[in-house]
Amino acid sequence: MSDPVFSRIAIIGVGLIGSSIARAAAEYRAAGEVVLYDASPDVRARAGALGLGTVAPTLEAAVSDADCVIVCVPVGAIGAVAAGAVPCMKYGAILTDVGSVKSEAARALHGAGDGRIHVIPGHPIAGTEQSGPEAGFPTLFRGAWHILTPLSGQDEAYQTATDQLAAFWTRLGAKVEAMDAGRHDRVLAITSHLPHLIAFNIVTTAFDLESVEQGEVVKYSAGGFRDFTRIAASDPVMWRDVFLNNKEAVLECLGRFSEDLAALQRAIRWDDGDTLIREFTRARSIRKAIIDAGQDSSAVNFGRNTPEPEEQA
Ligand SMILES: O=C(O)C(=O)C[C@]1(C(=O)O)C=C[C@@H](O)C=C1
Repeated sequence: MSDPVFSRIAIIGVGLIGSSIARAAAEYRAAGEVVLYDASPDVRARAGALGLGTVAPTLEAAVSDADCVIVCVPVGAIGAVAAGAVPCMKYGAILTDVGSVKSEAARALHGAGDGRIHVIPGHPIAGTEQSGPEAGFPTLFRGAWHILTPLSGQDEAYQTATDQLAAFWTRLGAKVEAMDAGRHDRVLAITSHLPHLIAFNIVTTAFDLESVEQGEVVKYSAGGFRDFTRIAASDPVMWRDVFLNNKEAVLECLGRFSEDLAALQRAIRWDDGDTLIREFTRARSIRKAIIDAGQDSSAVNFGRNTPEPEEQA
């Protein structure tokens, strides 16, 4: 088996993503040592009990010897964590994150940078509705995209650090691609953020409907609605921060979505079956394209049908 990509990584924030990175890094030998820190003493104790790595008592102790510090906290908390971590980090170490919004996360990370370390923001497009250190699993990133949003026009050392970070995520089984942060946020607004907003909304609407009893919603919850409730079970703090930090792109998509929804509403009202058939057929073909591209969730998020990371290299 190949040497670890990093001798030591520090994972700050031990939720679903942080604990999955810890498990995957150990399983696929992407890091020689994994050090973890979480602001919550309870989460630190649980991470220790799960054997995810060495649990540090403070943020400073966690990052001081790390070659790569991975900030796995909600987007709104990245700035404060980075500001605490950077002064204690080694010269030439990498500071990255896993935030679902990249422009604001990058601003927060770069704001804390001091020129001694390499700031390389990132986002694994993988997850489940579960939260907490117990929810993580090592195959989460297999076959999933990992988007890096490195700065352009940097020196050779920065490029080498970016390549090393890409090698780390490739070792965890991810497909790595570099992208401009603004573009990332516009794409994710429609592919991830808006779907979550719709899911949160449809579930609360169902529970507020006067004509249907709450017990009936639960009892007769059909496949379609059940799928929405899964997404709507996602972490409220994480998603509050996503929407408040990707406001412009989400509001733009929401405007388009509302217009298209109004067109469907109109077609139903006026018995315009042709419009319904046309739009539903178009939507169905997009679903087929996603499956053909190997992007359906059972293959992506749970590592099924994807080769072992070592085989990909
Ligand atoms: O599969 C899910 O449950 C997810 O919500 C994962 C999902 C997504 O929208 O696809 C959610 C947020 C992350 O930033 C990346 C991936």
